[in-house]
Amino acid sequence: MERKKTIALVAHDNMKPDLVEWADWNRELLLCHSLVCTGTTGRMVADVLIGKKGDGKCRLDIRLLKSGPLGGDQQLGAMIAEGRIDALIFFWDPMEAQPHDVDVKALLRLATLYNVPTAVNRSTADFMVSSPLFDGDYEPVVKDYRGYVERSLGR
Ligand SMILES: O=C(CO)COP(=O)(O)O
Repeated sequence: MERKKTIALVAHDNMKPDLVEWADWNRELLLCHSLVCTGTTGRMVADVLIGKKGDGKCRLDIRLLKSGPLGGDQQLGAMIAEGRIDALIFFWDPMEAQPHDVDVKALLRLATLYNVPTAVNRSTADFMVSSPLFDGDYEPVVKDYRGYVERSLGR
């Protein structure tokens, strides 16, 4: 493994069992990176990763943000805008509207805008962490938005 990455893990309530199972399955890998999670997801992920012994090479490094509906998605979005997130694994619920749908949309929008590798279900999460690019020094290219920032507003 090259650089330690910062991986964001988030799941809506109906998807939390999936994410927790996935995290447990990938525990050795996750333990060797920094994790950032929305509050409730993070508590569940921490429980499962602490609960069993790893191979002892790495220790759990996890940061819990606020719960998603209480601002956690927005905190994560801000971290993405600041270039502090290397990958986002977000098992969002396709079957249930969320009270904070606008925050969910904003988070996914920023992840797309900043070209952050994003997995939205177990298969893409599996593809992401098993990709040879995941272990390398891959740096996603972020579009040059200078044209937008410096646009003329007729003043
Ligand atoms: O709501 C979420 C993502 O939109 C997740 O928040 P929690 O992990 O706090 O449940």
